[in-house]
Amino acid sequence: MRAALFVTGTDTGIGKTWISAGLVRGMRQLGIDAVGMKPVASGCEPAPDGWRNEDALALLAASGLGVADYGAVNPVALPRPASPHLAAMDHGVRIDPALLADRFDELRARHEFVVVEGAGGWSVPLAGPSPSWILQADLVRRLALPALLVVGLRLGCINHAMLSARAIAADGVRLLGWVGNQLAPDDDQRDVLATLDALLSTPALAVVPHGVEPDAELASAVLGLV
Ligand SMILES: Nc1ncnc2c1ncn2[C@@H]1O[C@H](COP(=O)(O)OP(=O)(O)OP(=O)(O)O)[C@@H](O)[C@H]1O
Ligand SMILES: C[C@H](N)[C@H](N)CCCCCC(=O)O
Ligand SMILES: [Mg+2]
Repeated sequence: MRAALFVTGTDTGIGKTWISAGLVRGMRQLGIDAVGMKPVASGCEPAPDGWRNEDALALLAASGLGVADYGAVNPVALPRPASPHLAAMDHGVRIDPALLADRFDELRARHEFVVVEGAGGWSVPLAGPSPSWILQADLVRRLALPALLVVGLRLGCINHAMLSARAIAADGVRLLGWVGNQLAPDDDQRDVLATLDALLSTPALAVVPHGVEPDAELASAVLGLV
């Protein structure tokens, strides 16, 4: 198999890395050579070999790759923890979707499955305003990826999930389904989950409890849809 998907979420800090890294590990447990990719990381620390982002490092570890492959997993690493277009401007660069697409193609050529983690939520800008805006959705379309929506189960997530699902559809991207991610321990969200199930037109692929890593079961469910 040679496939890929884009992991987006209802917001920043709601578990995209938790789910993406778990998916990569789950697929690898199933014998698939899966790797993670964080095309654009804003919020990096300096290291001897360049800027390093903790999401990218988590994906690198889940993928069984070493530091030599850091740049393949995270081609654009920006210091400021901000919207990518602002972090890039601060750093004196403009994010180039063509470069990201080349890096993605290289990774996909070398591995069976690429789990691509987005930055922030769905409608984040990558570049702009001048000479034009480039949104994350433009990159997802260019890479022809289906999306998986991580819903961070906290107050406000019903609205965020509905808006995200609508925006993904309006942007012409196929939404495979969504994953509920329990951000807080001992938080009974059954009625919220039932509401999401009723309102979202795509299937719930899993509900990941707090402290539990997604595993081969979620990986199988996702693989059945791509
Ligand atoms: N199911 C979970 N159980 C325990 N901790 C979790 C779970 N999901 C997420 N977390 C923790 O919540 C925090 C935010 O999660 P994560 O970094 O995956 O969010 P994100 O959506 O990837 O954020 P960003 O927008 O910065 O990429 C992290 O500290 C992570 O370890
Ligand atoms: C810094 C953070 N952890 C993410 N990498 C980027 C989040 C961008 C959010 C932009 C926004 O929607 O306002
Ligand atoms: Mg992340």
